[in-house]
Amino acid sequence: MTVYGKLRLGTRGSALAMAQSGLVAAAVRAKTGREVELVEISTAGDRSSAPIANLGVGVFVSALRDALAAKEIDFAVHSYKDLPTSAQEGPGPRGSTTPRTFGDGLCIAAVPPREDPRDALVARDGLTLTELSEGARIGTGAIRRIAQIAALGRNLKCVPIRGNVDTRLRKVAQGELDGVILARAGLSRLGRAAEATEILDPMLMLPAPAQGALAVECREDDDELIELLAALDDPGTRAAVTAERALLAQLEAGCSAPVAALAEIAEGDSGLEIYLRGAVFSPDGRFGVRLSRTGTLAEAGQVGRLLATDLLAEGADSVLGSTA
Ligand SMILES: NCc1[nH]cc(CCC(=O)O)c1CC(=O)O
Repeated sequence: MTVYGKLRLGTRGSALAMAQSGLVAAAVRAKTGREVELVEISTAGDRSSAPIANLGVGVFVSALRDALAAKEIDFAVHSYKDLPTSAQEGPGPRGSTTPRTFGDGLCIAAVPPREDPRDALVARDGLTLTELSEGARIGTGAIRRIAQIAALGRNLKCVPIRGNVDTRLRKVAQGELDGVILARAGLSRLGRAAEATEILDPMLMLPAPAQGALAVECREDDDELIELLAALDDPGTRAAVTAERALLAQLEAGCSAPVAALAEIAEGDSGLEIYLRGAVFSPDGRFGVRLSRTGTLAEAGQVGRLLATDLLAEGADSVLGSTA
C-alpha cells in the first residue's frame, strides 16, 4: 500500500460485487478519509455459465486473491459464504480474533456489520411459499435450499438456475418460473429488497454459513492497511461468522454442501451470548439433522466445532454422504 495514494479495491464486475465493493469503499472513505479506487477483475466463475458445482469451490475468489498476491490491488471484498473453508481459518493477524483463511500471505482484515442473513422468496403475484400451488417451479440450484424446500412436503419443484440476481428475478417476471429463492442480503444491496414476497423464517430455511456477511481481505504483511481496515470490523458479526464457519469446516463440507448454520448474538445471563443453529440435509430433503448450542462470543469457534461434533453424533456424516 502506498501511504498517500489511492487504495485499490479489487472487485468482480457483477452488479452485486460492485454494490458490495462500493459499500466497503464508502465505509473506508468515511472512516479513514482515504481515497479508494475500484479495479475490476474478471473471474472464471463470471466467464462460465456451467453449474457452480462443476466449477469447484472458490471459483469467484481465486482471481481476486491472485491479484492481491501480485500487488495489483490492495484489498478485496468477498461474499463471505463464497469463501472456501480452510484448516488455517482461526485467529487473524497480530493475535486478533479476526478470522483468516489460507496460509497464503492473505488475511481477512475486517468483517463489516452483517446484512439480513435470511433467504427470501420472490414469487409471482406476491405469493408466499404456502400459497404456491403443488408443482410450482422454484428456481434454485443450491442443494441446501432444494433439501429444505423438499422437506416442506409441499411438492414444489426446484429448477436449477444460474446467472446474476437480475437474470433470476426476470425469470419470475417473465413467467418462466413461479418463484426464486435468493439471499435477502443480495437483494438489499442491489436496492431490490422490496421485491421479496416472503422472508423465509430460519425455522423453515436455515441460511448458508456466513450468508449476508462480507470478508475484507488484504495481504497479511500490509500492517498499515490492516490497521485502517480494522475500523470497518464488527465484532458481533465476526463472532457469528466464526461460529458458522467453524461448524462448516469441522464437517469438512464445502460451500455447496447441504449444510446450514446461523449464529445470533443476544444478551444472556453473563453478557453477550452466541446462539448457533446448525443443520445438515440429505439432498432429497428426506433426512435432516438440526441442533443448536450456545456459548460466549470468545468461544465462537469452539461453539461451531462442538455443534459439528453433535451433528455428526446424530448421523450427519451418513446424511452428508448419502447421494439419494
Ligand atoms: N451463491 C452466490 C451468492 N453469494 C453471495 C450471495 C448473496 C449475498 C450474501 O449472502 O452475502 C449470493 C447470491 C444468493 O445466494 O442468492
